[in-house]
Amino acid sequence: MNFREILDRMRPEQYVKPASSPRVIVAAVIITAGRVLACERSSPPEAAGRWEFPGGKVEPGETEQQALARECAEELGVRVEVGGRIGPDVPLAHGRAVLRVYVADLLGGDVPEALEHRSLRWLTVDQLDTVPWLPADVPIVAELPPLLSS
Ligand SMILES: Nc1nc2c([nH]c(=O)n2[C@H]2C[C@H](O)[C@@H](COP(=O)(O)OP(=O)(O)OP(=O)(O)O)O2)c(=O)[nH]1
Repeated sequence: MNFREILDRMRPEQYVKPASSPRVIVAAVIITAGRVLACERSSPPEAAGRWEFPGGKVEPGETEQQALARECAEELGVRVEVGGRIGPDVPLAHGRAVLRVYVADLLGGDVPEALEHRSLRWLTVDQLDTVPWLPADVPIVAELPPLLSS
């Protein structure tokens, strides 16, 4: 049997390499007293000075909620309870990653500190447009006004 005949006998799933699923980046919308926590990136250079929500990559073996709690501890030194999703899945890096955002509540009166960011700000609904968000965050920010006004 030649190579062509072998290929002809195989089902597509046996020879078409499946597209790897996108890497999930989780991030947290933390709201306190009508203000949302925004974080200024310090790196890499092309993202420094842009603003985002705290979070990062989900590591193998972690749930998205566990990853978000870990990232909030590492980046802000706080404990959080992760709640529901907000906004759409936003494609990143030409579809190789996806940004997925959750609402999170601070636990035990913990106060966020900029352990990895250049600075933090608590923004009111009227201040949402006063910082340069990372592009992927724009559709998430668009969902915030009802949450900040209520
Ligand atoms: N954390 C976070 N990352 C975002 C947001 N919006 C957005 O485009 N990103 C991008 C920036 C980065 O390319 C990527 C997250 O990478 P990261 O460097 O923060 O993740 P990480 O903490 O797991 O990093 P590392 O351990 O690999 O250094 O997602 C956002 O709101 N929060």
